[in-house]
Amino acid sequence: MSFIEFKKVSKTYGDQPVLDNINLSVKKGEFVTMVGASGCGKSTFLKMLSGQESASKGQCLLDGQPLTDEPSVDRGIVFQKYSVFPHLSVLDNVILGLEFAQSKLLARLFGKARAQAREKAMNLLQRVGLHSAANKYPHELSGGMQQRLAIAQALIKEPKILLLDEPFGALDPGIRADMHQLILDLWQQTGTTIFMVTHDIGEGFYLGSRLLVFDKIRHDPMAPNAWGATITYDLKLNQANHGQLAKSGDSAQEHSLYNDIQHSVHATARVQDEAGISTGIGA
Ligand SMILES: Nc1ncnc2c1ncn2[C@@H]1O[C@H](COP(=O)(O)OP(=O)(O)OP(=O)(O)O)[C@@H](O)[C@H]1O
Repeated sequence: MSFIEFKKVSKTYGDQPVLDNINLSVKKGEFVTMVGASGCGKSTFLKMLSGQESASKGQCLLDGQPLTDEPSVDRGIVFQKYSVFPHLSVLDNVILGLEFAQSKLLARLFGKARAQAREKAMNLLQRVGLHSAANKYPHELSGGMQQRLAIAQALIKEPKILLLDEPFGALDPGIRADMHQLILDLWQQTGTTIFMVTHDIGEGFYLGSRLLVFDKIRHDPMAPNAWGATITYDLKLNQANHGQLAKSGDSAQEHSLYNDIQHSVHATARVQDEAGISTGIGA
């Protein structure tokens, strides 16, 4: 049985179709990266996975059961902009992840449970390279450090699925490279299933074990929102070369696919730009 399955899923907001006929089956432990022009529904797809949005048609299943719209420790989420609490120290931000998970009413742990949570949080901070900043506050951290903190906060709940919505989009290139290594290490150590949206196709090729492209296959220049997007490429990626890949992918075939995807995504972005819909896609 698939771990996650989308069967003929469509999503509309009011009368605007956003996603159309999504069929997908994902196994435990895959690292799924997702690219596509702005507005093609990547975040909406993540929101369906997180339970924040439900499908308008079709079925979204986790372990064979419909995905619930209740907040769940099964799923940890990290956004592009830092989703940490400014008034809590680094350590308390991570502990809070556990407090929400374990003590739903009070969101507070006491005594032995808190001591255990503290130890677990310190271990995780060590793994993301933030242990020496445990007593600092978010405003004292760089952007990369804040994203490390957001990842630690999501991972402390040991989620079955980690959802990353452009987590490195706001970071400088050098820091991004560090974060790539970190997320690959954590993925390999934890075996968590990861879904990550990125605007950078090269990043999608580099990090993913599988790459999905969301794109509109039909356009009406007079009614740019008339059609939803679907998955136009679903690629299993060669993982042997993590750490060596450049934007072009690791083989002639991936290089050619990279170019095709870039071409089609940019074409969609152009149509939308011409229709006055803002887009943004990295090369
Ligand atoms: N809650 C909502 N209500 C109405 N429309 C929405 C809502 N959320 C998203 N949309 C619309 O759905 C479409 C897809 O949005 P979504 O954010 O999923 O796209 P995206 O591919 O993630 O874009 P980006 O790359 O710019 O983040 C957009 O046209 C957006 O305006």
